[in-house]
Amino acid sequence: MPKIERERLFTTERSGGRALYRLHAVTVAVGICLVLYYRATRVPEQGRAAWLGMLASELFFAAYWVITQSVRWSPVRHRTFRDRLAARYGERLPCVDIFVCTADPHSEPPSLVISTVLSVMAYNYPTEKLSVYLSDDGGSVLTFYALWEATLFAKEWLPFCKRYNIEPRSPAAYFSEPDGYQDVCTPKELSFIKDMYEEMTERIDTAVMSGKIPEEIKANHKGFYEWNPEITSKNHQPIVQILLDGKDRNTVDNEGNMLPTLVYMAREKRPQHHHNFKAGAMNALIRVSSVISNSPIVMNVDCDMYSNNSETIRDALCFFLDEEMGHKIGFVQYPQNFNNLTKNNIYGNSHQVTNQVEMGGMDSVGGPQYVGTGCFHRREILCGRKFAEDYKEDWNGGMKDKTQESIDEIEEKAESLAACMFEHDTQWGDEIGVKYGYPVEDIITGLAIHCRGWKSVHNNPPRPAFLGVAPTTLAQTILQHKRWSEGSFSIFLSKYCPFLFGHGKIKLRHQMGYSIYGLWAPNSLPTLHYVIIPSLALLQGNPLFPEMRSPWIIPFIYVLCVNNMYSLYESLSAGDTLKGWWNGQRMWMVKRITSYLYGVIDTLRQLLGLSKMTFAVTSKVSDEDESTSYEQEIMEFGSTSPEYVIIATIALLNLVCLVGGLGQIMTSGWSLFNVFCPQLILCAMLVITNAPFYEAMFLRKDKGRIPFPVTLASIGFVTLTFLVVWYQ
Ligand SMILES: O=c1ccn([C@@H]2O[C@H](COP(=O)(O)OP(=O)(O)O[C@H]3O[C@H](CO)[C@@H](O)[C@H](O)[C@H]3O)[C@@H](O)[C@H]2O)c(=O)[nH]1
Ligand SMILES: [Mn+2]
Repeated sequence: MPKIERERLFTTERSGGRALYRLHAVTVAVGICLVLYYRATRVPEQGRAAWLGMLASELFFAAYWVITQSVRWSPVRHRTFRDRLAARYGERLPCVDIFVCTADPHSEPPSLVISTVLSVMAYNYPTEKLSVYLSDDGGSVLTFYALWEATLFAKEWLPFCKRYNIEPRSPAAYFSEPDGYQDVCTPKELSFIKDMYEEMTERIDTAVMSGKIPEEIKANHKGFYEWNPEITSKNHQPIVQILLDGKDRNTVDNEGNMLPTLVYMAREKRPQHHHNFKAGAMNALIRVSSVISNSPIVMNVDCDMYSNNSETIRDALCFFLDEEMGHKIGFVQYPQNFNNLTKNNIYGNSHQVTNQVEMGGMDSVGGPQYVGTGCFHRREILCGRKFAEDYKEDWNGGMKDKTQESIDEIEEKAESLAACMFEHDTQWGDEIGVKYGYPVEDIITGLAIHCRGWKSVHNNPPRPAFLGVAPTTLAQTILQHKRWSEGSFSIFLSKYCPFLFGHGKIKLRHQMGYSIYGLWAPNSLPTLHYVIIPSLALLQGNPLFPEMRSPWIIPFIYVLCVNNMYSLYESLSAGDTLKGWWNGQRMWMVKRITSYLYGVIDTLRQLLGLSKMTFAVTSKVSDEDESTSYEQEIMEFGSTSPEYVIIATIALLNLVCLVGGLGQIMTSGWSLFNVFCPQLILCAMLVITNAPFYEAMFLRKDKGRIPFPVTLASIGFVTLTFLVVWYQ
């Protein structure tokens, strides 16, 4: 056997710095035990309830801390060898289907969507093996029109990308790079392609703005006639249009090279049928693609997540085609990276620690979660297949073994698979496909795959494989985390709870890893206790911590300091800035007292049958004022939402308690200082963290300040709280 056959297509390395980490973890664990021991044995007569609340909160934090350590013990990272893949397989590679999901032409502009579509069409991969599907849950002719425009532009764009080997291959991203792209070709060529792109975008944006497609354009494609004036996004027939047919020899670009298959799909929507949001779209895509290309590998991205590296398919195949481990791997997940982050990460959306530490850690205990985008699956596992040691994938399956049906016949068949009634009385959404019933369809689907015996891989190459749009306002961030925390918590409370469902099927540490997200939401209650009660108790003269001179204060301070120092170290080594870490800590608190609180409330309401599951799509556009303050890293409020009232009330409460507490101590001397110092420190830390909120309430004059009614409401709530506390 030649040597090359024995070489692995990827390697797995343990991340460094383990000894330091383990030392820190063991000492913090001892510290936590001492803290809990102190709390449990010193319950006072006066202020018993507050003390017991502290005990309960600290117990929760301690348990949650243990859970978060499950993935930190031994994270791994991978390296792939695309040269070995090329040497071994050449172009004899499997067919790949790519799914792009969009839901609403107004929060997800069609010009952005097609840039993502173009970027994945332009992968460095044999085009006859590539099929791209766009699912449009908005059922909008505007999106269809944009995709039709993209087919024309692709005929110039794809050869341009390949001739000059450019990156990234999303035209929107490429032309917005500040520099670097000017030199790749002659200025004439560049201005030709750039103008063509800009004109196309302008036509699309104009159409979106007016909501209409010019009549003369409609004559160009039969697909436009699917839309009539009665059609709405919530009520329409299934639409499948094969815009580029990879099996047709005439589907070529302007240089005569084959183009990939490109399909538009809007599954049927009827008001009386529940459509199950993105999970429903994914399942329709799985079925529709099965009659068109049926590739053994399926990759899916959200419409804002363009491909940032044209080698990613080959990169992912290094895992699936590896002789030693490949047959165990069900999916390969790339991290969610974003191209619109600001330097200091004002809304804490960089996710670098999650990507590098937590996902890498999940990888070492059985595999990362499926996070809904940037993920390559075997088609078979999405369709419910269990892992078996002797399972052999048919890598030659797909495209070419389809019969010679006409396009119309195929489209008709595909449409019947995208009809509302199709899933009736079937296992779709349960045993087959992406699971229904939870706003984080991705997490639960991935968990089920792991429980069927498959492993997954987290691949985080130095050049990000995908880049998406992170929320650029506080409101959007809070909304996104509400959906995530609620979704994960409702899974935790369901029969899919990782500890029950995963019992005996996946490792305990893997179950714990899943629970990091499942327990996000309940974190809100102890956090609320911790940010309110000690401060109020300070004002009331009710001590909740050991005195400064007591040796028992040492474990409290140790746990606080070392935990924060380690979190800072993690954040900095993942590439965040110091200020970015600090902003992240603030957002962590804000999310806990708003998003996660709402997550708990909504999950409970659903359990009691009082409300239904929703999926609020995050907007990928922001108005000019919002963009400016985002770039300047100024927090944007602007609207009078109840979340802001919570934030403002807690901020104000802490400020008053700090001032009042300091006043009392100064008037009654140092003995009090000794007793209340820990509470003063806690309260002062909260006030420092909340600084931008005071500014937004009292100092700022711009549109993004906290609106006066919110400030007024928070003053009202704080006054009320003090009255209650006083007259108790
Ligand atoms: O009814 C729907 C609702 C949403 N989407 C699509 O789902 C994707 C994700 O929606 P978005 O509003 O961007 O949510 P995010 O919070 O950014 O999404 C993250 O979290 C989701 C689960 O909550 C996962 O599905 C996503 O892949 C993951 O990126 C977008 O492409 C939407 O077009 C649909 O296709 N149909
Ligand atoms: Mn998104």
